[in-house]
Amino acid sequence: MRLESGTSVILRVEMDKQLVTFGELVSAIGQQGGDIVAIDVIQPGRKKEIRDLTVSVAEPSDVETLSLVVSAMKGIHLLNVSDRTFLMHLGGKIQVESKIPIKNRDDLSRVYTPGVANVCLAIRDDVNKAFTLTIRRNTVAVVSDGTAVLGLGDIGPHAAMPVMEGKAMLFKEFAGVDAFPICLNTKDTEEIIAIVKALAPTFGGINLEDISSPRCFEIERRLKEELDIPVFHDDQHGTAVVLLAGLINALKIVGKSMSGIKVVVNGIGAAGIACTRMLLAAGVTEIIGVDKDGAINRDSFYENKAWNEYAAMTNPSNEKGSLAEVIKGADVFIGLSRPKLLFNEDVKRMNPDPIVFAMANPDPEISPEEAGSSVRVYATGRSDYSNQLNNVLVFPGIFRGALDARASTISESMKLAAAKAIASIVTDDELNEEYIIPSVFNDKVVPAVRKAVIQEAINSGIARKIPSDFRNLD
Ligand SMILES: NC(=O)c1ccc[n+]([C@@H]2O[C@H](COP(=O)([O-])OP(=O)(O)OC[C@H]3O[C@@H](n4cnc5c(N)ncnc54)[C@H](O)[C@@H]3O)[C@@H](O)[C@H]2O)c1
Ligand SMILES: O=C(O)C[C@H](O)C(=O)O
Ligand SMILES: [Mg+2]
Repeated sequence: MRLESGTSVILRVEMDKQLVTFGELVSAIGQQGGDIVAIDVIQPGRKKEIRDLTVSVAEPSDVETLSLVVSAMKGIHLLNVSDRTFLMHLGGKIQVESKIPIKNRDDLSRVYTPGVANVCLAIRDDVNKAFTLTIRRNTVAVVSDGTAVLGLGDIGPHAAMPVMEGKAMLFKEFAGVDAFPICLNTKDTEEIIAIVKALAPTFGGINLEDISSPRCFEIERRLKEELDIPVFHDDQHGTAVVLLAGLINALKIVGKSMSGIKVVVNGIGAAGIACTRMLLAAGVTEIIGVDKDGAINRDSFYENKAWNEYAAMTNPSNEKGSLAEVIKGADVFIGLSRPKLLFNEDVKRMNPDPIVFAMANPDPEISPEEAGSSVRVYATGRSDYSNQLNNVLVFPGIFRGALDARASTISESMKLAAAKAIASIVTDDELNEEYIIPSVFNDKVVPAVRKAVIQEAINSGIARKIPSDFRNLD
């Protein structure tokens, strides 16, 4: 199931050709489990030569052993070891570029003063023109406070930036949406609401990201109420959409129906609660939520208000106990918590043909090795295993559609339509245990999600503009 190795480093080595051959170096690296994927000659020479070797290894800890072995070789001087992932982050991953060159005074007087003033006045007189005459038409803010970054928890706004820059890249690469990362140095709900509201004139949409629960619910609810542009908490709704898409297809494989399954959701935070709501809307009736203290039930009182509401809408037989206890007889496990919380013996207590969606990032609740052959359909949020259930399949297309239709919000029916659109990309002929969800690189995904979202926005009167490809369609 694993598609590629976990870590890739570049070793810069100086070789004394009289003392060592390149073949000896390659074989020493191979013996340590390193896979050379690229070679660059940096400084050629008859006696000494400097080369960069890009090497993949299974685990980050293998890098140290590999470096020790290589530097101990006679005739080899290990000059530097650089992690390719860190190299990609040098200076950040995105930049702002002008669409028009400024080559002369005439250009200058149009893009800036005095010409720009007339454009400003046109927008002052009709604020809707901001959507045609500024970046607002195509720009989304990716806003985080760094409190629930992937499954890493509260790592703060500075440390959250690489993820938010990454999300901005995904918006651009997959859907042509210009997205800007904004990491806020506050955890205060009211302050976050006020800041995002004040930022709104610049943006056509707000993507909230990695804001921990339960604050994320109030922040999103208020912003949705108070802004007339789409506000979408990706970890809630992007995740719920991709999860439903994956489950629609996984259930076809095992021949079970939404109304007949028992689902255990582990991690009742932003993603866990939104996924549960989506599953209830899709017809699942038996859902048991588990968090740190076990199954969420109606005999307990929770300080987290969201959990009392959760208890009221789930767990029909009011089961109590740990994950290991309530997993018994479950058909589906959905992990939206932390790494390594589910074990092979738990999976063995599930009903036949268990479906396990271990979606914690970067490391899932159960690894494919641990799940082994006990699981019928296995999926994670990662890109290096098959069946990647990640909200990247959702937010680019959802915002592409919402921006193109100038939607005022993203509704439940738009999300449901998006889930069905993603699921339908995998045809019945293609569907199998290792392929329940299209790849992020499948170029049908964004157009299909966009189309479904626009159609739903038009049908429900949320669209404030009919995109040209939707005009005159009967
Ligand atoms: N694959 C995807 O597309 C995707 C999308 C969103 C979130 N996620 C992952 O889901 C996880 C949760 O994200 P979130 O945004 O909901 O964060 P969150 O902080 O809102 O929720 C996390 C929840 O997990 C609970 N938890 C912690 N330890 C636990 C344990 N031992 N047992 C049970 N529950 C435990 C927390 O109490 C909290 O309620 C993260 O790992 C994140 O990477 C994946
Ligand atoms: O960022 C991701 O890869 C998915 C999700 O938004 C998460 O927080 O884990
Ligand atoms: Mg996230």
